[in-house]
Order: sequence, then C-alpha cells, then structure tokens
Amino acid sequence: MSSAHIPGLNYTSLQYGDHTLQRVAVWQFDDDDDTQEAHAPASAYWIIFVHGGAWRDPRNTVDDFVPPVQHMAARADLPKSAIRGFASLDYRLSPHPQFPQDPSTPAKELHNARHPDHIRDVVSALRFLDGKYGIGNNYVLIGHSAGGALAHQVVMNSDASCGWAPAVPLPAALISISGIHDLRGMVARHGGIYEEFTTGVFGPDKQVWDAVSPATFAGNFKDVWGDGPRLVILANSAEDTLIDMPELDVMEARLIADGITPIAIRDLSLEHDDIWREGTQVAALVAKAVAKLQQP
Ligand SMILES: N[C@@H](CC(=O)c1ccccc1NC=O)C(=O)O
Repeated sequence: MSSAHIPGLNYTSLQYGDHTLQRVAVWQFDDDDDTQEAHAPASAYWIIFVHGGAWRDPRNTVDDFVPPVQHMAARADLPKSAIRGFASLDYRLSPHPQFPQDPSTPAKELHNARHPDHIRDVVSALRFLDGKYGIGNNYVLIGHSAGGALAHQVVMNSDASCGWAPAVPLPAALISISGIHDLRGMVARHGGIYEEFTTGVFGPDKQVWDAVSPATFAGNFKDVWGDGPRLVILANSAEDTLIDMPELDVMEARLIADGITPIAIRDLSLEHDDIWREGTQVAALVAKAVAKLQQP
C-alpha cells in the first residue's frame, strides 16, 4: 500500500500466521539494518502499535500507524539512535454488522474471531517480531481504543488468571490512548453499540468482561510485570465522543492501587479516530515515553 511508504524508512509487510489479518507492518531507518541492530544502544526501542476499531471494524488497519510514524521519523527528540524500528500489528477481527461477508469467503479472510483470538494474535505478533528482530523488553507498546485494552492484556497474559497465549517479553512502556479499560463500566454508561460489540467479542457473561478488562484484572500489574521500567501513559481527549474520561480514571486508580503510578494525560485534542489520523499527539506521547525511559 503506497501510503505505508514513508520517506527515509524501509517498509516491510510480514505475515505471522495464515489469516490475511495476521500481519505486521514494519518500518526501519534506511541504514543497513544489521548494522543498526548490532550497534543500537540498549536504550533504543521498538515502537509498536495496536490499532482500535472495537475488535471488529475492518476500516482500522496497520495503516492507522502511518501518520504517527511520519511524525516520529521527523522528530529531533526521536533520533535513529533511540529507535530500532516501528511496527504496527493487525489481528483477526470479529464480525461487523455493517460489513457482512459472503458465505463463500475463504477462511483466511473471514472476520469471525471471538475473544481470545484477538489477544492471541497480538501476542503471536509480538513473539514473531521478537524472534525476527530480538526485541526483548526494549519496546514501547501503544494501543488505541480496543488496542489500549489489548496492550494491557499483553501484560495480563503473563498472569495465571489470564494466560491466553504463551507469555512474551513485556514492554518497557505502555501507552493507552483513548483506551477501553473497563467493559462493564463502559457498557453501563453507554449501552447501544458498546453493548453490541462487547457481547459480540466477549459473549454476554459480565464476569468474563471483568476477567478480560484491564481495570478489573484478577492479578496485580506490578507483580506480573516484574522488574523493569513499567512506564504507563494513559491519554484521552476531552473532544473524544466515543471514549469518555471515566475510562481513563478507572485505569489510573487501578494501576495506582497495584503500585504503578501512570502518567495520566487528559488534555489531548481531537475526536477519537482523528488522534491517530492526525498523528502528532501520538508521536509526542512516544517521545515523552522514550525520554522517560532514557532518564538515568
Ligand atoms: N467504528 C467501530 C466503533 C468503534 O471503533 C468504537 C466505538 C465506541 C467506542 C470505542 C470504539 N473503538 C475502539 O476500538 C464500529 O463500527 O464498530
């Protein structure tokens, strides 16, 4: 896709499974990649994005990360020496009533995923990237909306209470932008399509919703994350008409209760999907995370 090509960066699209959505987009600086990896200091990070779209919207793809990557590649405070590469993850989607698929659709193109398919794919994608690039814990994981839930679930996955997939190295920093953190609370406040997509993805059992929601995780985020920086940034826009501030508040309180003090940013601007579509604010949040990680 031509939009994925960004000046100064090499673009690769890779499959981590047979389904067409089991793919990752990777952008690396033009330099010889092997040299870059061999000489990159320990404090250089992969910047990895998980898009939103309520686990089902086929209009959200790996390309949602293109505008933020363009802005990051142009920032003086995110030099090549601090960035090993950028990656954007796709994952199998649940059915969307506005995008019905013909019964003859091949299995590898069907949108018929149910939890835990989405988080299994995200974890598989991270394992694939770790195998290919040796990422380890040196990554910043960004999630937007449902991607914010998935990013937290990558950490939750290492706890016995979840364990959807074999554990992978956990991120040095997690950024949840307009993140879905508490399905029960979100559905109680909004009903309608929120209930429709939550039930479509997780079924009707609210105890399942609680078990999968980051804010009501049965484990302890600090314990499961173990040693390391464990930096969390939660960021919402007051202009977002889809994800409200209580969704951030409840996650902030939860992390504090677990012994992690997140950076909470409540003054992003723009509507829900315009945050990534415009991109500068996502880039600024990543710059903030990398600066914090590099503080001695
Ligand atoms: N465009 C989506 C809706 C959507 O993405 C959404 C709606 C409300 C709250 C959060 C949302 N997305 C989070 O990933 C849909 O049509 O299902």
